[in-house]
Amino acid sequence: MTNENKHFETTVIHEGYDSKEMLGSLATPLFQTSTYTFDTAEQGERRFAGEEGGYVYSRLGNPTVSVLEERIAALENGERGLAFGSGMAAVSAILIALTKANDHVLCSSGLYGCTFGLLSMMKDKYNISHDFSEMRTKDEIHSLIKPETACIYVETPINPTMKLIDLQMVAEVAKEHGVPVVVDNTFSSPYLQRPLNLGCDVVLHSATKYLGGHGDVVAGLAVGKKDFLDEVAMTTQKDIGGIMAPMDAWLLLRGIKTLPLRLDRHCDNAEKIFEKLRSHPNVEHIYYPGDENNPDNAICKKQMKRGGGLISFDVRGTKKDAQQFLNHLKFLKIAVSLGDAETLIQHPATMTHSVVPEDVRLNMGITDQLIRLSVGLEHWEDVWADLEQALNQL
Ligand code: MET
Repeated sequence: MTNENKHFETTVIHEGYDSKEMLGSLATPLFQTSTYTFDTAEQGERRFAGEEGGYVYSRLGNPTVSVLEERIAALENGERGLAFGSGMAAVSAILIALTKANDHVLCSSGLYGCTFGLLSMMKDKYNISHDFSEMRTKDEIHSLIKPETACIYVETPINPTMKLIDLQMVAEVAKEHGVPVVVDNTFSSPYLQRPLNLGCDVVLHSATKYLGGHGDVVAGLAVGKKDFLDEVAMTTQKDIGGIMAPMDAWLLLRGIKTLPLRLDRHCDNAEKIFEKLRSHPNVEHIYYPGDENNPDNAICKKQMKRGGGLISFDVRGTKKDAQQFLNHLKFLKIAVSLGDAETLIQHPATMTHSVVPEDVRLNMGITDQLIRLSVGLEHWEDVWADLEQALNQL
C-alpha cells in the first residue's frame, strides 16, 4: 500500500504492510531470525553481489524492520527510512557518513548530552570541529558556515531548553552553500513537525520516545533521500552494525499506531500543566514552545502543529532545591527518557546533560535548577497535584 492521499492517522496504521502477503496476519509478523537460507550456492553469491533482491542476514535487513522503515519514511514524507539500535546509533551513523577528518559541523545552540559527547569525540579523534549557533538570522548562519562545513545539525525543540530553530530559514541558507541539514525530531515526532517538508535533508529520531511511547524499547530511526540512506545502509550501518532488533521494530510498529492519539493527549495535558506551573511562586522561569509569551512561539506556530508534551522550568533556589523538589514527588517518576505514558521528570544538569562541561552547559541555558518534565497520559489534575505539593515544600 502506498501513502498517496492517505491521512497521517491512516498511515501510522497501514503504511508498508499488506496482510494479504502474510497469510492474512493482521499484525505485522515478527521475523525473529538472524539469517536467511539460500536455495543454492549461486543464489547466495547473487544476493551478496547485490544482483538479486532478498534477505541475507538480519544485520543487512529484516522484513519486520523493513515495514517500520517504510512506515517512518511515509510519516516523515521522506524517500527512505533506516532503523538503528538506539537514537545515538542513528545520530552517529549519520554524522560519520556525512563527515571526514578536519570537517566542521554547525550545531544548534544546545544538543542532547550524548550527541555533544559524540561531537567532542569526533573532534578529539578526527579533528572534526563544531560550533554552536542560535540560528536567529540568515546572516548569522551564513557567517558561521565554513568551506569545510559538512552539515548543519539541529535539535528543535532543543533538549532540554526547549528553544526553537526556524527550520525553513536554516534550510534556505544551507542550500545556498550546498550543506545538508540534519534534524533531530525526537521531541516533536512527525505528528507535530516534519522537517523534510521544510527543506531539511535528514531527520533523526530516538524512537525510544514518542514513537515507541510505552517505555519498553530503545531504538533509533533516520529518514531522508533514498540514495543517501542506501549508502548509509550499505556502509556505515552495515559495518558499524548498530541495527534495530526485529522485536523492537515490532513493538515500535505497535506503538506508532496510536501516535496521533497519544500526542494530542500529551499536548492537552502539557498545556494545562504549563498554565499551572507558570503561576507557581517557586517556578522562576518556564520554557514551553506553546507559551504565547515566549519569543519562539512564532516559530512554533509556523512549523509545529502544537507545542508538544515537554516543559522545562527553573525552580527557585539551588541545585539542592531542584533535587529536593524531585525527591518530594509522590507518584511521578524520576527518570530520563520522555514521551511515555508515564510522566517522567529529570534534572538535566546531573542526568541527561551531565557529560557537558559546566561552562558549555550554562551557555546552553541548562542551569543547576532546571527541571525537564515529560508530561504523560495520566489525568492532568493528578499530575499537577503531585507537582504542586512538591513545589510547595520548597
Ligand atoms: C542516557 S540519558 C538520556 C536519554 C534521552 N536521550 C533523554 O534525553 O532523556
